[in-house]
Amino acid sequence: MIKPSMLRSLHSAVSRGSSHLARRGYSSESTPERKVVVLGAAGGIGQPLSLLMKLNPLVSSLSLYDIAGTPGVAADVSHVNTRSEVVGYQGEGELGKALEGADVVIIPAGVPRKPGMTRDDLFNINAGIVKSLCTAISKYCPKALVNMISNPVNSTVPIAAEVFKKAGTYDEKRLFGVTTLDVVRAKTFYAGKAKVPVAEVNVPVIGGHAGITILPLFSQATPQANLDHDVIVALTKRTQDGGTEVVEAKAGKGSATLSMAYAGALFADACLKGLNGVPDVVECSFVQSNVTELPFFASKVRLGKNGVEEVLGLGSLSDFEKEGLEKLKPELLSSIEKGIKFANQ
Ligand SMILES: NC(=O)c1ccc[n+]([C@@H]2O[C@H](COP(=O)([O-])OP(=O)(O)OC[C@H]3O[C@@H](n4cnc5c(N)ncnc54)[C@H](O)[C@@H]3O)[C@@H](O)[C@H]2O)c1
Ligand SMILES: O=C(O)C[C@H](O)C(=O)O
Repeated sequence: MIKPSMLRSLHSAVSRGSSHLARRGYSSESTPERKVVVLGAAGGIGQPLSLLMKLNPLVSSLSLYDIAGTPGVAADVSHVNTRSEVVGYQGEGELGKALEGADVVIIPAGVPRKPGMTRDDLFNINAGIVKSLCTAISKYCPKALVNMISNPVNSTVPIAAEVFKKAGTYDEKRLFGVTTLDVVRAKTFYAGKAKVPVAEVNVPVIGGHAGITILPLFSQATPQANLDHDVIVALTKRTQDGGTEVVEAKAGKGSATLSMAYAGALFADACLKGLNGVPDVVECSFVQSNVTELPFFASKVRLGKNGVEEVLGLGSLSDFEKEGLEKLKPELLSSIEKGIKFANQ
């Protein structure tokens, strides 16, 4: 049963968002108009993500698109008494209208894993979905920031880049693979072992978003804690296998949806803050990069009015992390190349 105290906390979370804006020199009335589109809005991630974006006072227009089910999701979410206007769009015929004028497009469209599958096993279905959605983005909102959630992210981001290049609309500053869930997990797991308040924890996660390509840098974690090497090894493995932990626990009913919706909402909020000129917005993301020899790589990124303002370096790594970095490169490169090849077929 929902208690009045729960509703009061949710309402105060939304109000805290508004007072945070006020501290930054905005009022929700003077905050710029921002249209956010969710592609795959009726799915396991799409629905809670749509709700979280409806709670974000930086959003003025929320466009919810899916191949089916969006009228119901949009009607439901639209009753929440926050700033944004919500419109649902269903089926390919409405995709253009859904995308027009978008500032940020979030893509959680596609199939999730079942136990025993790798993220790469999703390639055959999701690559085509991402390719067609990105073709529409290049036509209807080529300037939007694209937040790619659909797996395998290590390949879907390169696919998106190739589609945009072919359409002549590619801007590397505007394309992001969402790896925030890896950071969210690393923070949670580290706080538990280090016995520090989770809200104060920061842990960069670099590389990509699959298995060993996910490399949390616990040597840079703050607040610092003197954890034994075997604890760091176990924390690293748990972060790398976090998605599988959820897939197995859901036992055939999909992969992370709620924690992913939270992570996706955090990352989209960071993009919106960057667009609005809020200084020093830094998040990890899988972007076009020259911090290593790989063409795409996740690392800390400073967000600004045009998307990526600066791809930050990796900082100093422990020997264990240096080893992890070298090990991940061949797998990450092969996933990137697979995406590029698919897009150019
Ligand atoms: N990046 C990450 O950290 C992360 C985390 C969790 C899940 N994921 C990935 O996100 C994706 C979605 O997961 P989910 O659990 O929400 O799956 P889901 O099956 O519950 O939802 C996917 C939604 O996409 C929709 N869809 C399919 N084709 C579409 C198209 N052409 N256009 C628009 N919508 C379309 C479906 O109708 C469905 O509503 C999966 O690929 C999953 O692996 C990524
Ligand atoms: O693990 C998955 O398949 C989904 C997602 O990439 C995750 O990290 O939870």
